[in-house]
Amino acid sequence: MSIHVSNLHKSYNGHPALKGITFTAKPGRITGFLGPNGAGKSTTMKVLSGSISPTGGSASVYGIDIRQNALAARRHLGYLPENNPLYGDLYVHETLAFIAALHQIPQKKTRIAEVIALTGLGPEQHKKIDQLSKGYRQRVGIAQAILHNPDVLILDEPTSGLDPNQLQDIRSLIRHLGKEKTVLLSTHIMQEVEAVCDDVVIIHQGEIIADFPLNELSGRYADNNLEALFVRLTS
Ligand SMILES: Nc1ncnc2c1ncn2[C@@H]1O[C@H](COP(=O)(O)OP(=O)(O)OP(=O)(O)O)[C@@H](O)[C@H]1O
Repeated sequence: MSIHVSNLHKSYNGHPALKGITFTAKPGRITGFLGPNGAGKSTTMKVLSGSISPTGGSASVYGIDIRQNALAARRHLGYLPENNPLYGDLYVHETLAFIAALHQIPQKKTRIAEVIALTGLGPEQHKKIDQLSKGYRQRVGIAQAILHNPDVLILDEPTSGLDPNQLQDIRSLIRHLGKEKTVLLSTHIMQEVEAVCDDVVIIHQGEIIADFPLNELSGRYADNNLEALFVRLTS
């Protein structure tokens, strides 16, 4: 089931950050959510995750309205926030056990072991979060987001600051997850979008300015590639 956003508005102290955006992210597809700095990507993702309230409009996750039934919507949602906030003093295992308890995951040891294997955290699983490299912290962030096996995943810049090897690993993990789940992914890296995304939504100054399947780019636009289109539409 999808993410559906309809005429969504969000203002901060009277300043509009989202000006009535509408888009859908579909199951079994990875939707790249692109836009320049300050365009409204994180704001949209925070609203969808229930971290902040919208000023107007509606949104649903897995068919559940996030304003009417926030808790039920959250059960189907995994969220990796920008900057991936984690408790530095906790061990990787403790972090995941804590999240498993929050979600009341049955057979939590088995599920944690599964997710550690899936995210390649095995070699680092006995370290504290503060002792991890950025790439491994990102893996923990993704692990905590997928622990309850949600149908919908929202990943806010999941690969920012990773080295090329880590990039490859995390991208292939995201591709793997995207085969079954609805994934909304924000990034500034156009190569990443071309490598992992099926659909593209571009937001600029709080408005959606493009929304298309990536394989239709050349049919719809005269630009040679995604980067050229992005620059033309947002500068
Ligand atoms: N807590 C806040 N209080 C006031 N204004 C905010 C707050 N958070 C975001 N904004 C403003 O809302 C607008 C959208 O910001 P947002 O963080 O959603 O953009 P973004 O597309 O995620 O940017 P980036 O690519 O830089 O992460 C910006 O003008 C930003 O300054």
